[in-house]
Amino acid sequence: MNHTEDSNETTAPHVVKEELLASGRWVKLEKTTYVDPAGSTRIWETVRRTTRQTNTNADGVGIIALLKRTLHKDCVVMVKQFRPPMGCFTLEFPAGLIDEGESAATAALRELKEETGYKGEVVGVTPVTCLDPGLSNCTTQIVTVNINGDEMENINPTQQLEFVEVLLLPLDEFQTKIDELLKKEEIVVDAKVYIFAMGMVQAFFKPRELPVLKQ
Ligand SMILES: Nc1nc(=O)[nH]c2c1ncn2[C@H]1C[C@H](O)[C@@H](COP(=O)(O)OP(=O)(O)O)O1
Repeated sequence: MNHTEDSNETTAPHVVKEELLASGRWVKLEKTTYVDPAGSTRIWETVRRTTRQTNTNADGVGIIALLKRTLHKDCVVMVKQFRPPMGCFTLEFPAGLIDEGESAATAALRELKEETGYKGEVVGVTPVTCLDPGLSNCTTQIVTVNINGDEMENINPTQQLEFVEVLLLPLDEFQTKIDELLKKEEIVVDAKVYIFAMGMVQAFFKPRELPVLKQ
């Protein structure tokens, strides 16, 4: 439906065309021509990964891995690594790109093993979620994984990535431990991680309080 000045008609916003501005091995920059909800034709600068597989709408997976061990608090398995685009270390959930033919669950177990050495069991997979939709069409599926830390192969896990540091943060103190780390080190925390931490505080300590209604 087209927009006209003297009618109340609206236009379903849509993309008209994509033109390549620059391309590298991992990402490309496109000029997106689109029609906005008012019917005006506009331009957006869009970043896309070049690596998305044909069998999925997700570029990658993020893994919320819970390490369960006898006589220990349940811990969230986290990774700290230097991220070139940020120019600093970041605190993230283990994550990675989905390879050809992989499901989100398979990719998650492979990436978890590579980055942390742990062997886990998938307990949930989210729908495809966007990461930074004002910049990029990058998407991820969050996969929740339980790790039996009492199993032989999970007692001294051996990771395959030299430059990734594995951190175990207790679930019931997740936000506090992150805040302590941020005070101590020059490190940036991934938004997904911090929002999960805020949700855990809500769930553990104020399950009946609705944060949106607080004055
Ligand atoms: N945007 C990127 N630029 C690069 O120069 N290299 C990149 C980009 N994105 C991914 N990669 C490379 C780095 C790794 O060698 C592989 C696989 O990364 P993966 O482990 O799947 O994902 P992350 O842990 O999130 O980097 O891709």
